[in-house]
Amino acid sequence: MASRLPRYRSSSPERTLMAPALKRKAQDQNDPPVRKIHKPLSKSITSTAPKPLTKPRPPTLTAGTRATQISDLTKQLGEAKSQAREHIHALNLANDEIATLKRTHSMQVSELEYDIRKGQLQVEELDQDLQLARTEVQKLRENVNQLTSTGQDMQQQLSNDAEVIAALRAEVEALKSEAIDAESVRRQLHNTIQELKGNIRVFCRVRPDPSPELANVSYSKEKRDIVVTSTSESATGQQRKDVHSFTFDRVFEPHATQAEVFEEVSQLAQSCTDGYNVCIFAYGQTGSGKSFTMEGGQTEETAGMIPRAVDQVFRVTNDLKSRGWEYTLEGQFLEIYNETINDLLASSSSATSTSSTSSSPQYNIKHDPQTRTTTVTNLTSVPLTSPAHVRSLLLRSQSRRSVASTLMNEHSSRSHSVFRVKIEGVNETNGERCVGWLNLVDLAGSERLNVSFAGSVGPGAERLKETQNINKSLSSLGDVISALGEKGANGEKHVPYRNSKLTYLLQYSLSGSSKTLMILNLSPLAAHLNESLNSLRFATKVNNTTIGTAKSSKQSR
Ligand SMILES: Nc1ncnc2c1ncn2[C@@H]1O[C@H](COP(=O)(O)OP(=O)(O)OP(=O)(O)O)[C@@H](O)[C@H]1O
Repeated sequence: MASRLPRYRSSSPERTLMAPALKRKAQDQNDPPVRKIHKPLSKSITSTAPKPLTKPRPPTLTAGTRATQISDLTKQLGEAKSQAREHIHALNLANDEIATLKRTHSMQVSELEYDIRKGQLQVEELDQDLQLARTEVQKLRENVNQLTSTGQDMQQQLSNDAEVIAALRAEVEALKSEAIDAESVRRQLHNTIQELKGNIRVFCRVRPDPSPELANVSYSKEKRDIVVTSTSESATGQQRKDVHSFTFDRVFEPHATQAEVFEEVSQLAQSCTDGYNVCIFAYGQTGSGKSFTMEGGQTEETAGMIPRAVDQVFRVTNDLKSRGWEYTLEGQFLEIYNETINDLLASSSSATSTSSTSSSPQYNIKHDPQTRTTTVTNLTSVPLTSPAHVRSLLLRSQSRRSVASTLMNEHSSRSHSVFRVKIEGVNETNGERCVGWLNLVDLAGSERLNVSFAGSVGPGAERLKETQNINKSLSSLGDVISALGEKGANGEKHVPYRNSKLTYLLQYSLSGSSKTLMILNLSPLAAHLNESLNSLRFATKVNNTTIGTAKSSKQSR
């Protein structure tokens, strides 16, 4: 019995030190310490209860027996006392245990109350959150309702807009068709104006020069006349003033800009997109500004007629897309040096005439009278994609040009350069087609033999040959233009196109179906006066020529 009690003693401290969590765990396992303790305690108390004292025997016993009995009883009493003490001790221990358990229990109750309060607070918070969420949901519902109503309004608006768009589309289609008709009328009117202006026109442009030794040149207010005054000696030795007056379609004074010149040229560039062949020449003595006029400088301001005309062709063909036209542009660039053709767009490995071998490509001019088109065999033809592309081609070809020095201009070009653009258009809307050629020609210098020729042997002989060829082709050009002008209505007069490569190449761009512009470039220097007068006379001869009515290559399907 006594061996059971220490078990309680040893377990009690463990229980009082146990963490609340562990205590709860113990409760969860349905093993409350109180019950555990009560059971063994009651058992222990019951099992250790004092046995009832035996009833004293009657006093008939002997003294010895009595003494023995007394001794036994004393012994029993001692044992009973000892048992009672043990019971009292056990009861004390049990009381202590109960007090400890009561404290533990009270702590557990407090903890549980705390947890309950905490739980209640959480429930309150959750209630508030729920309330807020309900309000939010309510607002969202209202928003959804508003959006649904806006969406319905928008749908209505869209269907209204779709009707307006359909009406506008129909209007655009009608306007497009009107524009196509208007474009045909514009083309007719444009070409009537060009015909009225004359299919051969001559502009005169005088180069600026800061030198004080300038020739005596004056200009009319109407910008059409140029008057050159020279002095000469009469047969009697007297100084005489000769006044030479020339009239052209337009005269540009030295301060005229590239843009001002192009303003007048642009009308012709426009004609190419309408299916006409156009030829623009720069004519003049070496150093008079031909290359500047045709090619110009690298800036927007100084860009010459070639890049400006090409820009315009791209602009016009692009604008015409809205009227049903689709154009393709192709470019060729060649030079005629000493009556031989060089391909300026050929790959660098291809040889030019100056270093020609038997394997060099042969450039022969072929005409097709049926379609009135001219082709040059083996000549490179490049599809032109943009104005920038054309400028890069011009730069590339410039380095290939035959350049040699002469007395008059150290880096003078000694060849005619011809930049040709084929402009082919198709209008799928009305079935019209057209092909026009734009020929932009920078002629070689027109100076006379005795001025630029340095000697008759070595390099001088080479220069002499160049100058002879240049002058031959330039006079052939004059002859062709004169013959065209003299040609009667029935066209019997022979036109000597074959006399030079240049005129043969440009045969279909100079005759009846073409428009020609010659820009005469003049040097204002007194030293160049005689050359200037020669150029002015040549240009006047060209200006007085009238070529028959131009015909567009336009065809209908
Ligand atoms: N209108 C102008 N404004 C400014 N500079 C010009 C003008 N015309 C010509 N020049 C300048 O005069 C010089 C000679 O001009 P350019 O080379 O164009 O002459 P060219 O007639 O083509 O000569 P060549 O027959 O030798 O080719 C160049 O330096 C050029 O820049």
